[in-house]
Amino acid sequence: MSEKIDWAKYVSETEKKIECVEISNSDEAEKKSEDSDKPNPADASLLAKIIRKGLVENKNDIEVQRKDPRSPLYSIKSFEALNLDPNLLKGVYEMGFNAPSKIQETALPALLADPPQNLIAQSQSGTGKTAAFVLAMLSRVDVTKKYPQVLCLSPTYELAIQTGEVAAHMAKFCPEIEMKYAVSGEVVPRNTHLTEHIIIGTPGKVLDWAVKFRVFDLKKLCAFVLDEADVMISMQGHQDQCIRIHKNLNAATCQMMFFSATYDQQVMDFAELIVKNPIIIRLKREEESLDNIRQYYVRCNNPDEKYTAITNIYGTVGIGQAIIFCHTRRTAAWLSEKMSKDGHAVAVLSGDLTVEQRISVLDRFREGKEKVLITTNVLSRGIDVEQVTIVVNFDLPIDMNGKADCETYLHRIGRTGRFGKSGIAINLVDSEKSMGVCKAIEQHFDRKIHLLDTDDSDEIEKIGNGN
Ligand SMILES: Nc1ncnc2c1ncn2[C@@H]1O[C@H](COP(=O)(O)OP(=O)(O)OP(=O)(O)O)[C@@H](O)[C@H]1O
Repeated sequence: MSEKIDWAKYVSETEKKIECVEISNSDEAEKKSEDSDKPNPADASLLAKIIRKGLVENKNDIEVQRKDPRSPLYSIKSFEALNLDPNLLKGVYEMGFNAPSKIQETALPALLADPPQNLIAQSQSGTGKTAAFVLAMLSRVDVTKKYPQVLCLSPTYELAIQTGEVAAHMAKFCPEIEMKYAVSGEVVPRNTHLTEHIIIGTPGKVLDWAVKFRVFDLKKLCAFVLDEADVMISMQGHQDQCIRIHKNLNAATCQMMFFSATYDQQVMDFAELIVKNPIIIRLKREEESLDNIRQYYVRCNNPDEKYTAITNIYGTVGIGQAIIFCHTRRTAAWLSEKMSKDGHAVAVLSGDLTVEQRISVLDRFREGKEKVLITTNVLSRGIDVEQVTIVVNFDLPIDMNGKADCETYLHRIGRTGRFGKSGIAINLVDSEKSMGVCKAIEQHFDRKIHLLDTDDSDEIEKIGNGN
């Protein structure tokens, strides 16, 4: 659990700071990334958005953690109930949104209330947060005023563009609403003033435009959105910039909205610093479970024996498709080369690839062009590949201290046993240390991990047939 940060102290120190310190890509940082191929939260979020084919259904209830006792908080079951501008409602329907998602049912009435309500919303990826705040942003614009009234901050260029595309799509029948990206590559001539109504951008660029070049006035904003807050916090320097921007807003006239896909306390603490007197709502995370998953471990003495175990399994189990997780990019590359040489159709997805390359690898794997996807932790969250029936942990997931990383283990295999399908998880252990990690995972989830002898083809046959 990350240590608690004293955000108030952090803010006062930040406000004394002259410039943000950008993290340098030191050799040490480079070496660390090579060792564990840690997923970059911004890439993971962008990848999930781009390949997602629609809402992630979540049956859990909305939890209202805090609300202003004076203001009624109610939920809606249809977009008509929001009294939206008819052209905006038309845009919502044009996007195929027939009814509000779980988080939208409660967030939208609060976001569109009059007087405006400040809101902090936490809801897992894909549950409709972006669509909710974009609708609120578009609803807050007064097109008769020719200056920026709404600002949305995103952690990266790509995520800002993603949000802008949702806004442009939703405002299809509201051509009078004008938007501008404040991202790298966008230039505003000096001594001009922006006339667009909505600015979507990254913190550094927004600060330059508003504070350094004064091309728009933060004090005149009536709505401020901080999106992907969990990603924002993970990027050095972004908190400082967000705090500087927030300091220039007029809290009395500017509605604050804060969205996060994760539930860390650190994110919540940062939120409460930025958003005063908020309504706090959250959609409890859909619990992934190990039900329907049979777990095994295979004792090996070295990577070559692990490889033999995989080929024994692969040759025998009539599996749909398999994902094999390695701890480092190097191991993933080594394994894929060996399997390809032996004639297996394998794909590799690791931190070496750009987001576009990862998407094309995933698309090919979804289409069944490759039967085995070899990857690292870069793929451990948020990616659903339903036809996967077996996950192999070539290396068991461990954290920075070499201890069992149970959450990553769950994310890795928790997806195979979904939608009633049965899944198989096979863990290759090649040392007392990795055996200890396997035992720690077994104890953590209180689910037996059975010994498997991959030389015994009858036993493997049984696994393949779901016995
Ligand atoms: N009410 C709705 N009805 C149908 N589809 C919806 C609805 N709201 C959003 N979607 C679709 O569901 C997908 C996820 O929505 P959205 O991007 O708003 O979720 P999110 O919670 O912001 O995800 P992330 O946290 O990854 O940004 C998108 O494809 C979006 O078009």
